[in-house]
Amino acid sequence: EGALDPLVGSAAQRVVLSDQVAAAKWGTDSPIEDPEREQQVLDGVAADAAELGLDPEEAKRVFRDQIEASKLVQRGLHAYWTAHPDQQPTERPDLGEIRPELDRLGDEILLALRDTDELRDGPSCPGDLLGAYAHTASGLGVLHQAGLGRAIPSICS
Ligand SMILES: C=C(O[C@@H]1C=C(C(=O)O)C=C[C@H]1O)C(=O)O
Repeated sequence: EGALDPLVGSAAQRVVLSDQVAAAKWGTDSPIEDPEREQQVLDGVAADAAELGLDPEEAKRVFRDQIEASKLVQRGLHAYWTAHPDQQPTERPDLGEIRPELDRLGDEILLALRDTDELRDGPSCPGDLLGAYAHTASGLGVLHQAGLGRAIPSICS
């Protein structure tokens, strides 16, 4: 296992959990993009990053990408369900129960950022990142592969 595999693995779990977010919002008035919630996520990240000794701006950059990745997956699924009504979800998960899971994965991502702080600054980072992406994405479907690709560009600093 490469040094960036845990970080990329947690990012992949967050991408996959976006399916539940998409299902929670499907057929409701809740928009895919919720700027107020995004700001709460980023404020929390900045505070936790500072406590962990990470650069809060760098951590926020990484999480802006996690958020864009989640919206990419949600938009992809909503478009797919519009085009294929027989594939629409039949149950609606509760967003209030999914967001704490997103927060838990966010904590994992922050700890993994802390654990890889020096490596992410070094010359091996892009190669390690590509390796971690390849290992992790091989188990995912194409939409989640695209989401994970959107989640990782800020990881090397
Ligand atoms: C995941 C959600 O959808 C979007 C993505 C967010 C995220 O990735 O944290 C936050 C708010 C929304 O713009 C959500 O509403 O919780």
